[in-house]
Amino acid sequence: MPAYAGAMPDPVAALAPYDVVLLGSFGGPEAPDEVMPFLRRVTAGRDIPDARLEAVGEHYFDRGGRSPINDLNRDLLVRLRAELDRRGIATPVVWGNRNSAPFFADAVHEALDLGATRVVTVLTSAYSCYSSCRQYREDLAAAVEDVGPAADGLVVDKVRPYGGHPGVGRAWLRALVAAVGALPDPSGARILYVTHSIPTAMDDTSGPGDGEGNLYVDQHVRLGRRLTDEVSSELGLALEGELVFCSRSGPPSQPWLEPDVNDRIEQLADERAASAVVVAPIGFVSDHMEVVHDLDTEAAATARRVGMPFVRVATPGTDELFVEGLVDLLLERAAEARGEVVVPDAWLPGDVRPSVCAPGCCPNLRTAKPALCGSD
Ligand SMILES: CC1=C(CCC(=O)O)c2cc3nc(cc4[nH]c(cc5[nH]c(cc1n2)c(C)c5CCC(=O)O)c(CCC(=O)O)c4C)C(CCC(=O)O)=C3C
Ligand SMILES: [Fe+2]
Repeated sequence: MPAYAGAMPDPVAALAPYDVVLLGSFGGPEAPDEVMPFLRRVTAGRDIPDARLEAVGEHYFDRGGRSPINDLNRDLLVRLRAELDRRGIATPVVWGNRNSAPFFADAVHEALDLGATRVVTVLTSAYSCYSSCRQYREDLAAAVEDVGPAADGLVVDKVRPYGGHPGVGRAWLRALVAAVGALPDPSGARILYVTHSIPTAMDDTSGPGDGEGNLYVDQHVRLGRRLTDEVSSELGLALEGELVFCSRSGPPSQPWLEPDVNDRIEQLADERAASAVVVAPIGFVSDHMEVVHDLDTEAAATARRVGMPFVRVATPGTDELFVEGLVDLLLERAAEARGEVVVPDAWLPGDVRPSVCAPGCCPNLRTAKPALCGSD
């Protein structure tokens, strides 16, 4: 039990000094005419080939131009509210995205209307790297800037990267046990932990910047190892797991993290090295486009083509273990902000990242920009 859990005197004080919670996410289009503006926003100033953008546009158009991500976040908001209420916490929750309405600036307006002076942000992005952390912090800074004088003095903080938190870990474990346990021949299955590929240069610089680097890959590898051990012992098997990547988007000349999930499935089939693949997209917290298209559609088709049995592990989504974990993280962050001694709840020892990002961590390799929630 975390040390702060007993100290919840009244409905507003539990998360004090925070007066509003901000759920921050990536965003996605909700209608065909929003697809291209969304893609242009996401890739502004980046080296993404036109062919890749057209292909990704097709993934959205194939689904009526609507990404699942915003609806998933609407569900998460309802569950988060319910879990806060269950614990007697009345602090309001607002929602904002980096790349689609409601934008971060909309959320800042809403928070100010609610009387916010100090906001605590929890992201749907659980790991450390420029794309998963600093870019959100930069966009928060830009949003507060956009709102202008009304936001003067508003403080915006953030919950630490939480991929190693027991709430997330246990949600994955439960789903993994169910997926592996349902296989006809689980002993020969290979677990493929999947996350979003990023440029190797972005992984090399992920972390606090004092020579650590590769924190993005390391966080996933360590979560995967722990999950493989846990699921093996729970099912009495000696399973093997490894980290693979999806959704590469840069030009072929630019190195991105490999192997790609499809290539690895083909290779395992060629080598007859596995009786099935269990695909666990630990890089994501819900079934958005990367999961439903790149894994459930593409990787599943690759597996069918090479005759490899394929099962995809459920994402945390609105699993109560995950939602409870998010509320625990908010309480932990509030206790830290009050200056209390906090023993962070961690599944992976050594994986507790600071909630106030260090100067220069996970840097923007193009243009340095102002960012909130850090000491730089
Ligand atoms: C690390 C990471 C996460 C996980 C952390 C987090 O969740 O934030 C993530 C999530 C997501 N990425 C998403 C969508 C896209 N990402 C793109 C492009 C890129 N992603 C990158 C990285 C990541 N992305 C990178 C390095 C690029 C290259 C361009 C750039 O350097 O910025 C592009 C452009 C086209 C393409 O190239 O694919 C799209 C459309 C959606 C929404 C899905 C939906 O609609 O349901 C979500 C949740
Ligand atoms: Fe992405």
